Amino acid sequence: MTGIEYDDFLDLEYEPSATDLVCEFTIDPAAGMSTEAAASRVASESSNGTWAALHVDEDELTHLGAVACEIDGNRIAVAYPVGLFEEGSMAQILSCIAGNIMGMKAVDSIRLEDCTWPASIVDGFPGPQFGPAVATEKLDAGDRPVLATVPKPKVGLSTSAHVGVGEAAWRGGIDLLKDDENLTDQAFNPFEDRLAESLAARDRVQEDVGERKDYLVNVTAETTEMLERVDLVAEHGGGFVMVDVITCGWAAVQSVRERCGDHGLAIHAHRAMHAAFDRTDHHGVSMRVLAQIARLCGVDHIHTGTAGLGKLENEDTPGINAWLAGDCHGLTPVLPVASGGLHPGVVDQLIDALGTEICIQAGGGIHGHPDGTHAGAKALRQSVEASLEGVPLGTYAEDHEELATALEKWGAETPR
Ligand SMILES: O=C(O)[C@H](O)COP(=O)(O)O
Ligand SMILES: [Mg+2]
Repeated sequence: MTGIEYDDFLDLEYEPSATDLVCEFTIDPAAGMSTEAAASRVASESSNGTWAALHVDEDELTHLGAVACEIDGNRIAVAYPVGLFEEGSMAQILSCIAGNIMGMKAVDSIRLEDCTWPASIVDGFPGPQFGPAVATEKLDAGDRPVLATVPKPKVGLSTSAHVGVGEAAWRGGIDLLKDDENLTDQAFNPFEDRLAESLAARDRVQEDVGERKDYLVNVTAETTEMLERVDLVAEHGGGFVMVDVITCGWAAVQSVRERCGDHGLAIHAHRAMHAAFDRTDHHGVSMRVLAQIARLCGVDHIHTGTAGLGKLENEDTPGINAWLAGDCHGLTPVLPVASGGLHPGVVDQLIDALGTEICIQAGGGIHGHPDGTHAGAKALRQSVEASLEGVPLGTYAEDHEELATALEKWGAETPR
């Protein structure tokens, strides 16, 4: 017989092996509990331990205990042996590293901050098909940021009105029409009608303007239904789907990725509900980790915030984007999407903060232009051109009237 107790899960001398998954947490131990005691409970509950000491037949046991191997103030590192995990199942990984421990009494709060993913786990996941290469493989954006827009109001527009907004935006210089996160298949704008009419409009615009355009249609639904919608996108000749990855769940995202792989469709990941996990700095799961998970599961784009220049709270956008662009055992990078309260007057600051390998998405910042969507789209494209040429927006606006009107309306203000 062998014993399993909390002490078995703490070893500050332990050096993680190359195959371990190492997770960093910020923890706030419960009153009267040392950080060491809380850390060992985190490692125990998230791997193979429980609250009681156990006695198990050694011959019947594979040793899969995690090790709390580093403590630095309230920041701890836990190393998980790869055998703990089922290959290619993000749901199972999260049931370990972000499961019961999120609610255990041994900690008043706990936040999963960062993961170092070993090849032994990454190899079980497909990663993205295209990532930033959508700019040239599916669109004609070249080296500039990819530009997207979401019609507003976010729901309620009829199919023809929604398509009309998209057409005006494409003609004004936007690459991608995007559905909003809560537009799926409602009576006022049914999925299949919207899909067919939008892609027909896309084809007309492409023909007229000589630039490839596409449509991020929101396929989010129950998984079987979602896969049928993915098939419909392929049948109608679309190049992308959009998925609300947090609300529909990672197992569903994995299914969508597989089906999109069959069709060569890129996946635009909207992160609605992420803030339920990442908004506070002491509890939950960081956006950094959510973005890592999204890359492993294989999305091509994901919203990562606006470096403080938009309407939503967000954590370290440049740091997350750098991770999405960096090496991860050969996975294709992900194109980060800056979205939420952006308008032409902040594009120069946005590109300064995040570089050009991004997608810039503006809804209100295009359709709220005093001269309408077409002018708003032109203004956004002009602000990108000015920023890439290193010309101050005000100077560029002297002979670009749409940009001038946008600057008059919004200046360089960040909305709230
Ligand atoms: O889905 C999104 O990204 C938001 O709806 C962005 O809209 P906004 O540009 O109007 O803030
Ligand atoms: Mg939205």
